[in-house]
Amino acid sequence: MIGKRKLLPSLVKSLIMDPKSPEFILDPPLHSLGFVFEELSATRVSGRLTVTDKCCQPFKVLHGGVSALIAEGVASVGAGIASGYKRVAGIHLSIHHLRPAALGDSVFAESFPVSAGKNIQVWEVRLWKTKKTENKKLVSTSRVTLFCGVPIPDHVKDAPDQVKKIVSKL
Ligand SMILES: CC(C)(COP(=O)(O)OP(=O)(O)OC[C@H]1O[C@@H](n2cnc3c(N)ncnc32)[C@H](O)[C@@H]1OP(=O)(O)O)[C@@H](O)C(=O)NCCC(=O)NCCSC(=O)c1cc(O)c2ccccc2c1O
Repeated sequence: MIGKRKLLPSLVKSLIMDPKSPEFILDPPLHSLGFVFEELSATRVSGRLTVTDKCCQPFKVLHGGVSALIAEGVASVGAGIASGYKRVAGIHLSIHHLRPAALGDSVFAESFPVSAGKNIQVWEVRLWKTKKTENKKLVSTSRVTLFCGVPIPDHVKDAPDQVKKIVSKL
């Protein structure tokens, strides 16, 4: 259907992704929304996003699914690092949406492991809205459970090395 619609210039622009950016390599859906990673380690992963139209639900607040996407993404990257660059797979995610983040707000995501076992990790992810004039306010809190050690098929066997390269540079 999209082929029959007239694409607006801003939408076309928003569909262009940079395949060389760390975000594209680590998490293309997050990259497409403008998310930028700040810290990447086995004990902490963080990043930022400006709430734009493409992140919003009809009432112009951050879509709950986008908050969950951020949680899944940052927890997965962190668990991958903490597992020694094994392939991880999220198996459960729970989220509480405590406050709306409005169009134009800046949101900051921070995450840390609650438990980092050999097979199962649990990560806490907090999303804050950060206004220069106000103290930061909690938008959502998530728990993500991940299984570490999923077999890696041949066609993506270089994925862990790509992640390692980005982590060593950041
Ligand atoms: C759900 C809550 C409003 C409940 O708040 P509660 O009464 O429990 O607590 P407080 O009164 O203390 O308020 C907490 C906090 O929220 C602020 N707030 C409350 N109401 C509003 C409001 N109308 N507008 C703006 N802000 C409000 C209040 O000021 C407090 O903040 P402080 O900074 O002052 O402390 C509240 O928990 C809440 O708003 N939670 C966030 C809900 C949310 O954003 N959910 C995710 C988006 S929803 C979604 O994804 C979605 C997707 C779709 O595709 C849709 C499609 C079609 C329709 C709807 C869709 C949709 O909603």
